[in-house]
Amino acid sequence: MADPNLSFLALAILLPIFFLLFLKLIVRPRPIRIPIKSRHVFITGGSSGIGLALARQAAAEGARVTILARNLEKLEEAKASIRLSTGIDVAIISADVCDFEAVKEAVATAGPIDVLVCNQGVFVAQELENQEMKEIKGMIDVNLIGSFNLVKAALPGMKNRTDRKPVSIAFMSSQAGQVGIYGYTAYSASKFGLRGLAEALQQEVVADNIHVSLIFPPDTDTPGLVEENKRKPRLTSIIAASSGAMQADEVAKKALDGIKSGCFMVPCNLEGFLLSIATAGLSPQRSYLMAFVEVISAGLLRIAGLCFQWTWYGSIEKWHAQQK
Ligand SMILES: NC(=O)C1=CN([C@@H]2O[C@H](COP(=O)(O)OP(=O)(O)OC[C@H]3O[C@@H](n4cnc5c(N)ncnc54)[C@H](OP(=O)(O)O)[C@@H]3O)[C@@H](O)[C@H]2O)C=CC1
Ligand SMILES: CCCCCCCCCCCCCCCC(=O)[C@@H](N)CO
Repeated sequence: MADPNLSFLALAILLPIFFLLFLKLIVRPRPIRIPIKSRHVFITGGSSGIGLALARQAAAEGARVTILARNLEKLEEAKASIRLSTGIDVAIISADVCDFEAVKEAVATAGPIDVLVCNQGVFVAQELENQEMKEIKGMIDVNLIGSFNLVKAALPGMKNRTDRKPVSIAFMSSQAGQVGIYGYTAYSASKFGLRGLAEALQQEVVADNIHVSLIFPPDTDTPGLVEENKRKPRLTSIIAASSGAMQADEVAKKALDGIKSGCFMVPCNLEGFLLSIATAGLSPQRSYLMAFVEVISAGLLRIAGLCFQWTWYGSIEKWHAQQK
């Protein structure tokens, strides 16, 4: 008779291996690499913050870069600063993503796109009760509808490209697009919307060798954040501080690496990594190793999530008690 200890050991080793093999067999879509060297990377909101950092890094890696934003002066400044640090010229286009005709024209001018990064975004943190409908609609319009406009305008050209190489459509979400945060009703709704768009779109374009990425940064040091901080509810800052703050360059690096490796969900820091596993849901997963981690840690991370909610609701209670 076999030693029961040995059989147990064999089982403990074999089971995970079989499970990994099973996952390797079934994860879809299949893993992919998306080269950016000598390819056209089109970045909206590329005149400031994360978009500008992305444009600089993509240019430094040998991509042909176009940046789009509304303000022409800021675009010129961005172009000059990229030239100064890399010696490379990027193309600039002034357009409002909310204007579909203008977006179509911009895409036509820019030429066939290999990597579309919908990074433009506006954010004003405020309790829903105190926020004007104009501001709410503004966030949904720029962050969500603007991204629809971009995809609708760029997709025909991306599908009809002559080389069949893999191409990418990426959306700049936020950790506030993975979990609702006090003060971000409109902003979170706009960013959660991007997730629905991205998940459905990936199924629609996979046959065209088009790959979708969703990027989830925490608070990032950008001109936009400086502006946001001027009138942010105290509780928004307290809860958002659960995830560390990052530099635009660090976020851009994570984003670009995520896009190049075709990741669907792209976290940017450790908290973001945990958050992505905790909110994996039915999102596509190309990596069998990540799928393994997701399955194994699901229960534990739910407990961690509940603990975060416990501290957040604790802060909210405390804050209300102090207001009295
Ligand atoms: N900074 C942060 O803490 C975080 C940011 N994010 C997301 O990252 C993205 C970039 O943020 P960040 O770098 O901080 O933003 P910034 O405010 O620094 O820059 C925003 C960029 O978007 C452009 N933009 C804004 N509205 C429009 C529009 N209607 N049409 C075209 N372009 C537009 C701006 O140019 P112009 O005004 O000239 O049009 C600018 O280039 C956003 O989607 C944001 O939600 C996610 C998590 C954290
Ligand atoms: C189970 C494990 C959980 C891990 C920790 C979760 C921490 C969540 C913190 C969310 C922070 C949201 C910041 C949004 C930043 C942003 O988008 C604004 N600056 C506007 O641009």
